[in-house]
Amino acid sequence: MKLLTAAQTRQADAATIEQEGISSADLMERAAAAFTDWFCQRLSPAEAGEVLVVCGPGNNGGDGLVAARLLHHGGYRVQVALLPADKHSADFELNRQRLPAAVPVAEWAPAQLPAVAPGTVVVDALFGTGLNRPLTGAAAALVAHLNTSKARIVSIDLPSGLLADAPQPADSPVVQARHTITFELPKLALLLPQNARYVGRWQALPIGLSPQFLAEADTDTYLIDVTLLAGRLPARPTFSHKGTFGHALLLAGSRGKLGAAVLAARSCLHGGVGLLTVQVPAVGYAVLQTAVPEAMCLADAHKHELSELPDLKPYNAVGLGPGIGQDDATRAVLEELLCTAPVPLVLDADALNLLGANRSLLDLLPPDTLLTPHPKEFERLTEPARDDYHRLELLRDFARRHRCYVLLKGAYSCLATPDGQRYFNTTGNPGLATGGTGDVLTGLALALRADKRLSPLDAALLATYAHGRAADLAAVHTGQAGLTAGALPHYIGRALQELTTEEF
Ligand SMILES: NC(=O)C1=CN([C@@H]2O[C@H](COP(=O)(O)OP(=O)(O)OC[C@H]3O[C@@H](n4cnc5c(N)ncnc54)[C@H](O)[C@@H]3O)[C@@H](O)[C@H]2O)[C@@H](O)CC1
Ligand SMILES: Nc1ncnc2c1ncn2[C@@H]1O[C@H](COP(=O)(O)OP(=O)(O)O)[C@@H](O)[C@H]1O
Ligand SMILES: [K+]
Repeated sequence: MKLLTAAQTRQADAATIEQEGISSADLMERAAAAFTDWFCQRLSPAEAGEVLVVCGPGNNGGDGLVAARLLHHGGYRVQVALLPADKHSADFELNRQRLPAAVPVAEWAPAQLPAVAPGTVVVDALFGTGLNRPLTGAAAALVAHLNTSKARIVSIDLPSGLLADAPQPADSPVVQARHTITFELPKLALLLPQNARYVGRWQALPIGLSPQFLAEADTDTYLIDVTLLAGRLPARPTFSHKGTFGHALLLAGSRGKLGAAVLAARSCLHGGVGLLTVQVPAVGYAVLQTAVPEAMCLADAHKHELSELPDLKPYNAVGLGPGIGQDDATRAVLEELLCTAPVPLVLDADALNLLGANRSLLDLLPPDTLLTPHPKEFERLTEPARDDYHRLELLRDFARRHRCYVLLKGAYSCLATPDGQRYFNTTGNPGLATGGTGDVLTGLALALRADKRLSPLDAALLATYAHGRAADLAAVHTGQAGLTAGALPHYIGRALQELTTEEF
């Protein structure tokens, strides 16, 4: 699925209106009805109590007026507060007239803002994608007033004050919503950690925007979802053998961190690799042979750290990083790997920290290498980011400059590609915020990178999505708090199976 800018969202609205031969008010009715349906499913009139719909002067305010009418007809106790304004959009005016007389309406001037009773449900329809600068004046005062109340706030389309796809001054006023209900596709702002305190939980409701426009829209930013992944993971052929799916080499572990090697190895196997060889420091040999009997094991000459690279000829992909530490001997292994690697690479954890501490090695990165940093590791590779938008710029620049794939991990992990595209992941949950889950991702990415049938992009997209999906499947049984990295590999097979395409 594509992610659209605010400007493209407006074009999508216009294209839908034109192609369907409907009016803009009809589309507004559709959007507000989708919002109202969501609302009614969550809260009955008795549970909602007083519903205060706060409307701005544009079409976001128009959505609010339609929602107020529909909620009133649904038996909710509704009142409407209007932001004082000189000008209103045509669809705002139309829906102001359509509002039943029984719904109380008042202008809320900044000088005398009425108190909002605790527990009131506020529908925030002040501003949406039309916002083009930070809020000031009466709008800013109203937002601050709502935020200091103990109301439960639900925002339509965007928390008012938040720009859809650009940063804004840190202190500019933005509504702090519990829920944000947006239309058709999420906006970039909803995916960024710095906006979480405004957005709350978000959901995108379909409103039937023009499929033709969405298919043709020019974008470099995508969501990794089942639609995007359709057809990318071929089924395992009936007459396949272990050679069909590649032989992976995992270089992992150091004294005290052999668990990382075990987790990544198990995950690689559950990811469907044909053969797996794991090289660990000598101290880990018995551990690996016992914990992961399916893998072949090489004992490094060094007891506690990795210090040597085996012959790489047998392997279709090499993974380096989980639990390796940053010893000089291990840095030398990384350097030799970068200089000689005839095979695809997956680099994670301390392999990334070693790269960050030895920046000249970055010039040796073979094209199409996959790097999987979390934000701190990414900062060590680049520079401290001013904000999440700047970090995304750094990410895109880094992937372009080094011709590699970089997966910036977190909620909504973002994969940047050598040609400047960005893919945000939609799976996963906070249960993943626990030690070792990144090692599981490395193992899975290694398995898919070793599969010669997959392109570097497809391997990275599938690994990212399936890792999060495995966590979602696991959390059904374990709950989020009970999710451990060790449990995750058991769900990878099912996550991949869901994505597998049988050819017809
Ligand atoms: N037919 C359509 O175009 C549809 C639009 N929809 C709704 O319409 C919204 C977009 O509507 P609009 O484009 O009217 O924009 P908004 O309602 O988001 O903003 C309205 C007005 O605010 C003004 N404005 C911008 N920044 C401001 C600031 N900092 N302080 C004060 N005023 C400011 C703008 O000049 C604009 O006229 C979407 O977010 C969505 O909620 C939905 O109803 C779906 C259909
Ligand atoms: N709140 C969250 N929601 C979704 N995914 C998350 C969340 N927190 C962490 N993750 C995922 O969990 C993994 C953590 O990786 P990492 O930080 O390397 O952990 P570790 O080093 O302990 O293995 C990443 O894939 C990341 O995207
Ligand atoms: K809003």
